[in-house]
Amino acid sequence: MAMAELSTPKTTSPFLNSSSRLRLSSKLHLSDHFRHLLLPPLPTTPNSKISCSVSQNQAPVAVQENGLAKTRKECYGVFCLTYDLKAEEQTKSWKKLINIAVSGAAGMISNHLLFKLASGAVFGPDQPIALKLLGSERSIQALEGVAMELEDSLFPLLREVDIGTDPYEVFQDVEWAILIGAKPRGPGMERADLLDINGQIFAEQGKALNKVASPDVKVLVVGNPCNTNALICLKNAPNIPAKNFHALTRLDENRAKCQLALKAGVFYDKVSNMTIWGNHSTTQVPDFLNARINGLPVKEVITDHKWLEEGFTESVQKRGGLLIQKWGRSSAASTAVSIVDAIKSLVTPTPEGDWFSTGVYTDGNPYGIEEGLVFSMPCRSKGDGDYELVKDVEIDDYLRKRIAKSEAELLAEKRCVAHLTGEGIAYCDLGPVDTMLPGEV
Ligand SMILES: NC(=O)C1=CN([C@@H]2O[C@H](COP(=O)(O)OP(=O)(O)OC[C@H]3O[C@@H](n4cnc5c(N)ncnc54)[C@H](OP(=O)(O)O)[C@@H]3O)[C@@H](O)[C@H]2O)C=CC1
Ligand SMILES: O=C([O-])CC(=O)C(=O)O
Repeated sequence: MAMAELSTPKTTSPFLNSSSRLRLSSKLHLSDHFRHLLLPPLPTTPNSKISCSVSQNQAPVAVQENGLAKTRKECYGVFCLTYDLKAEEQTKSWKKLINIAVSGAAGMISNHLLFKLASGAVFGPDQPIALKLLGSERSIQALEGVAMELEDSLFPLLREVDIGTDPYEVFQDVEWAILIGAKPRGPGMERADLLDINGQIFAEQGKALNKVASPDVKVLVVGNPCNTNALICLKNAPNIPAKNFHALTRLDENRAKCQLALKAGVFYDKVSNMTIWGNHSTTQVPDFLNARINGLPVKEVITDHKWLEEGFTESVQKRGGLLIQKWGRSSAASTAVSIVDAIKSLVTPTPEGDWFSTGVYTDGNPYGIEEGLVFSMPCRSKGDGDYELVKDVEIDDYLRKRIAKSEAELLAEKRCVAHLTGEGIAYCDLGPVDTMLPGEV
């Protein structure tokens, strides 16, 4: 299908029937889904564009410059309009637009996350964003629905929404990539099969990021098993610093803070310095040795040390599973909140003396964790999107033994995906017990 250029808006409101302004390129292979929506192309002339000017009390006014519609390929509905940002800059001091890719964008977690991103809750009230939503043939209709809801939400900071099924197009120039889409483990499916199926997804997306994303893109892998998926992704993206890849363990940190607050009878903002060590699985180690409540070591505030070692630890490790039993599906809203927290921790300076947990590449770590893994550790940030490992956290025998177990599990996962990381022939010897996702218990 040739590029379909649809109507040239001439109205004072941009909020027309979105389908009338849908533009698609043949590269997206979406023609079957959208052909019924397309209208005949308007006459255009070379070197012209559509733009839209906005004043504070007036809806954006579509204007056409020299008669040619924009050439951006996957934009959705109202987001296909180009706004005259210069006019707005007179009244608003907005930062330069950033491009954010989200995969699995039609899924449950994304349904919460996208609206937080668009509201400014993540990158701030002066940061305009473009959302690049990656879906598949199976989800493209749903993705269109998501884009419609984003349109109808009238978020001032949301300047573009593009949807597509090809990561090489969707990831073009993105500065952030939040990779959520992954196949859920079904009944009877071997863990090794899940690693392989999802690994293929993350290998492909790593290659695409490597080729077309901003060279300093920050990548947050959420889709499970997220540590090993992040490892696969970074190994397939050699042009992007390995340090830029994260596996989401912030949900585990938040869960741990909540449990400690509950036991201590304090509000959860009093809990700090919470490390999750290791894998986002039931071998993860929530570190009560170094965490603090009201600035005091947890063990001084909670004297029931048996509970800390057993009850607390297990409740965090198995929280995802318990939630599935109650809710019937895996955590979506709280996961989205934890993604917000994880990104905010990278774009705002870490409070003095505190840290946060994120799954990062282990090369150069001071804790003796085997290199070449993605492992959750304590980090601090200056707020520039980058981070440093916290280097002086105490590890006692209790922690060391448990951290080693999570490390062994990640090494076993790594052996299973060697064919996807360019490290030889895969050999899978995963035990059934030590390789559970939080949601599988
Ligand atoms: N790290 C963490 O803390 C947490 C991680 N998770 C993980 O996040 C991921 C997404 O969760 P959630 O949004 O609730 O899941 P959903 O099932 O709602 O959405 C997942 C999306 O994954 C995509 N997907 C990719 N490949 C496949 C496939 N082969 N089969 C089916 N779907 C596929 C689908 O989108 P499309 O068709 O567009 O590709 C689907 O929309 C899961 O892997 C889950 O385990 C969940 C909670 C916490
Ligand atoms: O296993 C899942 O999909 C859910 C999960 O990660 C969690 O709740 O921590």
